[in-house]
Amino acid sequence: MENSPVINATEQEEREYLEEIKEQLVLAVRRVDDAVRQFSGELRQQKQYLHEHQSGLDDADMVAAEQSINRMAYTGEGAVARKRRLLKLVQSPYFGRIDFTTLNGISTPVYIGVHAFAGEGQRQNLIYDWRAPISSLFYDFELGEASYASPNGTVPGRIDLKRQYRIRDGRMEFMLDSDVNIHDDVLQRELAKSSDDKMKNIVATIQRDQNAVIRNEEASVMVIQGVAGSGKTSIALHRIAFLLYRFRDTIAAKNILIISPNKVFADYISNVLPELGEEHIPELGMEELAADLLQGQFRFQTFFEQVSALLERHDAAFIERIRFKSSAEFLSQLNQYLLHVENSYFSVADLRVGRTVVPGAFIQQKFKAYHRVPLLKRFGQVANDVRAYVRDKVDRKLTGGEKATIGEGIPRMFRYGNVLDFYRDFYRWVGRPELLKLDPQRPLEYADVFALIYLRIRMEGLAGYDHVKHLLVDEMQDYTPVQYAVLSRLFHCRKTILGDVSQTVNPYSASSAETIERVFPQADVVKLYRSYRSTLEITAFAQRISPNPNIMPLERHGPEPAAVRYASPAEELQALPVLAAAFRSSGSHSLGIICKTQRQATQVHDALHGPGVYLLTEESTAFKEGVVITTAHLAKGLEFDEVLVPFVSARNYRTEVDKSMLYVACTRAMHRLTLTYSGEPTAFLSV
Ligand SMILES: Nc1ncnc2c1ncn2[C@@H]1O[C@H](COP(=O)(O)OP(=O)(O)OP(=O)(O)O)[C@@H](O)[C@H]1O
Repeated sequence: MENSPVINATEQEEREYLEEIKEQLVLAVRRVDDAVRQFSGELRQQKQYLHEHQSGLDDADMVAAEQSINRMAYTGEGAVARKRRLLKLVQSPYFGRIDFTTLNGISTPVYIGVHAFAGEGQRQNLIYDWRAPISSLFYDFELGEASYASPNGTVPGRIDLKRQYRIRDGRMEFMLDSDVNIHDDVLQRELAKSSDDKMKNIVATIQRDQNAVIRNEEASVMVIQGVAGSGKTSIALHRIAFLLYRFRDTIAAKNILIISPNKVFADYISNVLPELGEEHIPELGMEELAADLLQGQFRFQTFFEQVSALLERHDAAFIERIRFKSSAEFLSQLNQYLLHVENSYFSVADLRVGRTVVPGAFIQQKFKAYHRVPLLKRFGQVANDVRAYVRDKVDRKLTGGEKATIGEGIPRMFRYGNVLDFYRDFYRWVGRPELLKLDPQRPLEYADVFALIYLRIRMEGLAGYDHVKHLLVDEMQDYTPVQYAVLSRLFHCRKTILGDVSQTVNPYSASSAETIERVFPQADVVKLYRSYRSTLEITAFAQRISPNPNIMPLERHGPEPAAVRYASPAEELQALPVLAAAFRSSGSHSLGIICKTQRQATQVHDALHGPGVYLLTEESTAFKEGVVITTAHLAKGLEFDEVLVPFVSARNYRTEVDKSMLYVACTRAMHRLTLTYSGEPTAFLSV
């Protein structure tokens, strides 16, 4: 292969090139503006015409005119979206470049940005979308031999130059040629920055193993089990952006659904896809899904309430109920029970309708014939057949009374008529009636909610969510096998499921990748051990609470985490404003004060409240910068420049649930971590 002269070799040339590109982008914005102006003018004229000639137009004319207006509005919307993308590019047109020479010697510099851009009348892209096939070279290879998968097959070649840029507000802050070490320098700079009130995109520094997950097109179920701060959520969102690009003809933003743990988290991640030029993605909490599926027939405890109850008091029977209902065995017992119901609960007898006797054998045969129909839905169909049978015998239409005899007689042959009765019966059948606590005065326990929904789906059937073409489940460790079985029956689409079993807020109901694999045996499981969020010191500290020998923290240093002792709880509370003031003068953006319980969070809030101090509760809907007081449960998935964990005394952090909370709290810190206590420190901190 011959070496062709390098285009824009020097920094000076790159700066001039950047100006050229910006000019072309500005020109493109102007063209869109002209087009939009023209559209809106035409749209106005059309509407006016329609208004003035309404009476003289026939139906066909009206439909045609409306269609034409819709088409124009649609094109107009497209233009507005294009303008938005162009304006983003003017600020930061690209972040990377590779010069790739194919085997036949054709060499092109490939500039990579968040969107593609082709100048007026040019066939070649001036900027390639980071999701384009050729852009994968940037993430997957260093200098030297390389290849990428194009729609026409693998394209081999050589990378002669790989360059990274940081361009903000249209200005180049730096450019770097990388020869050996992939992105490390730029990655370090990115990670050392202050946190934001919203999660940001990581397109410029996606790592190779992350890229493989993002671009995986084959997996029907992808399970990502990654340590705290390994970029699971970021990757999952970039994966969605990739799939929206790759399958743009068949999947739109409205066809994706994110199951998220709470509204604050949903708000926190809400910017990533719009930043990548995609629309906002629908999001739903598990409880909202449950309410929808139970059609408002039951009041039920939320997951947050279940965890709060576990934190407030140790109730062995409550724990036992949760543990049982969170096991894979529970799901298989429910399945066995359903078989048992099918085989043993239909006591068929001859049915007398007036003078006609319908033989039990006939009814039984029909009941079996509809084995594909959910149990409780079969009666209607069997009753229809029985009516036809009787009609044939008597050779006339049936009276209302006869119809009613059949309609009521068939279901009566079945042991129970509603799902709750079966659910109660299940516990008797497994010989553990004490594991169901149904009290009409109290909401249904959270551990029962999805089990009941599962039975309902199996016995009554439910319409699936067929418009959803990709389901994303975050914090997978918090959902049980029964919940996954429900998701699997509701959503027939591809799925990305991610989480970290070490970050469960309820160790009695945690699911690991292996548990989830039992429900989705076809799943591709990826494990990520590199951790990006926290400094080495913070990661090492958190490892003392919950060790994972496989974790690989990124080499980034900061102050050693401190556990500060106070003489009394009152003194500890008084110290918090001082610690908060130190944060304010540090230049950091966010301080998370992460407590074990909501009650403690409220107590801290009372001691600290003032401007820039926010209390997050289960009802909160937005994440804010500043001093945020919350619980570990609600802080899951979030991150802060600095984290303060108060009350880490031996009395406050004792149980397995407490330990999980402490681990989650500490792993939220990016740059600095401080803990405070009075009395004895918790044993979870001892080395
Ligand atoms: N390739 C990357 N380049 C830059 N930053 C990254 C990269 N990967 C992850 N990060 C950063 O690491 C932090 C953690 O990412 P993220 O929240 O997605 O991880 P997570 O695995 O979901 O964490 P957790 O389970 O602890 O909530 C974020 O600040 C994210 O921007």
